[in-house]
Amino acid sequence: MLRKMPGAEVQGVVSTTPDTSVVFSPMVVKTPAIVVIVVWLWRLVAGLVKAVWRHPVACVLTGGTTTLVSLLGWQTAVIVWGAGVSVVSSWAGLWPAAGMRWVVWPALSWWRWVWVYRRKWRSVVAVAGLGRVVRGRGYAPDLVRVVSDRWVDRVTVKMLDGQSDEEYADASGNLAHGFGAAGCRISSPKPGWVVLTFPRRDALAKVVAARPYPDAPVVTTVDVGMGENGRPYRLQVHGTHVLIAGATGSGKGSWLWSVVRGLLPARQVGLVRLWALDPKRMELSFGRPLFDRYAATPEDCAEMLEGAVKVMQERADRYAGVRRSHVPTERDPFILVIVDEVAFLTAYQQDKALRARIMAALATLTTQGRAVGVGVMAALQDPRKDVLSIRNLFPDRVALRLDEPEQVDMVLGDGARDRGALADHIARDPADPSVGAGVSYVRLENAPDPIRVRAAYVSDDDIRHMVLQYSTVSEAV
Ligand SMILES: Nc1ncnc2c1ncn2[C@@H]1O[C@H](COP(=O)(O)OP(=O)(O)OP(=O)(O)O)[C@@H](O)[C@H]1O
Repeated sequence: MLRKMPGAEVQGVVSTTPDTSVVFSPMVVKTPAIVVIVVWLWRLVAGLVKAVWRHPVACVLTGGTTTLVSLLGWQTAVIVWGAGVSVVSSWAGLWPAAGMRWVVWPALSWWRWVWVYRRKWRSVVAVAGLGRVVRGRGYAPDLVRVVSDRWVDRVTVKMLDGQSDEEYADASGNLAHGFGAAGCRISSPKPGWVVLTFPRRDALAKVVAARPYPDAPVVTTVDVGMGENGRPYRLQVHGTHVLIAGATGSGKGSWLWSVVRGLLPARQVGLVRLWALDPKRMELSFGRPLFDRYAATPEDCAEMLEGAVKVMQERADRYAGVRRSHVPTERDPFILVIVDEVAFLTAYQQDKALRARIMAALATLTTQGRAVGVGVMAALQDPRKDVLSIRNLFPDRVALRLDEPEQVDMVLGDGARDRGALADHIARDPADPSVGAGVSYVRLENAPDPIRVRAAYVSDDDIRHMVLQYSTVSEAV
């Protein structure tokens, strides 16, 4: 059999039959020097074109400086550079936001590309098992782009043909350690590509204060805290259902209250109704006047949920054949049913008949409610299936600190932990409850890659202020 193999060592390769009576040695075909030269020249030109395409600014600066030095001498080059740096720094000083955007972050991205990622790329991906050797030749995924901001590096990678993003998810720990980052999250924006997100500094290390009330009534999305990029994070509440899971003290309350806070102006003008189910009586009762309906006993909770189902069915009857989605109006406001510790009403409920009524109403609301403007936002500590069998009916899910790694995928869906949603690693400090509280991974229906967010802390004083400012009870639905 004729087999092509590169390398001079092939000459020494022999293989034998088990009794060594027959010895095979490969045939070596010598490649003419001209072919080798042409191939290397081609690679050089292709590499140069690629470098100019990917790093135009760096190439222009390097090329310009080299030309200046060779034509006018290094002294002139130093003067031109000095003048250029002063002009750019004065401009960046006058317009800092533009300076950061157009100078500082691109320069940092380039530096991180050169110093951290390009320098170590081949060795790290090889050790992480993401490189391949095919017919004696090594292949590595293509490091295409690095974009850095104050908090994270986003590394865009063209995968090798035939690779899947799951392989990168499995190797996320190796990549994080390899590039000296605290973690690595994987997302795949399009087939054949992955984006590796390496946090450099934690934007979410500090407590996020309660968000300001919206200037105008908003119903669809609510500013609930801060994203990993240091920007406000808006959670969609209308047209979906949200499940919030976290161990005790993880800060579930901060999600519930941040949503309530963001919806208060809309509630005041009659576009939103807040219905609260508070079986623990420890959380939502504190802001009782902010809710249009409030229930604490299991019987009242069952009745309220069935009431929400009735509203939902009445709207469905009216909308049938007329419209396909809900637009909040004073007549048909968006109803958000907020359930704190839903397991009290489901798994831990002793009365079987009551439990069945509650489960049936919750299942009906979560399967049919969103199109007619009835949403459910439920919080719970224990995400196991026997505790909340309908957890998959919540399109959007939030995992705060969880006790066990398996719980992450139970809340966020399969593969979420491999993709970097390390909710079981969120910091905690028994001496300081604010450490790690509110820090969460969010997985949305329309964006399956988990994102890291910290919910704003709505303190007791904030809730008192909300009650003072917004407790005018409007006509309940
Ligand atoms: N977003 C946050 N930022 C900082 N600290 C927070 C945040 N949320 C909560 N905390 C702190 O953590 C404590 C516990 O929060 P919270 O009661 O909301 O947790 P929980 O998940 O609802 O717990 P449980 O299930 O036991 O009720 C709060 O008293 C507060 O000190």
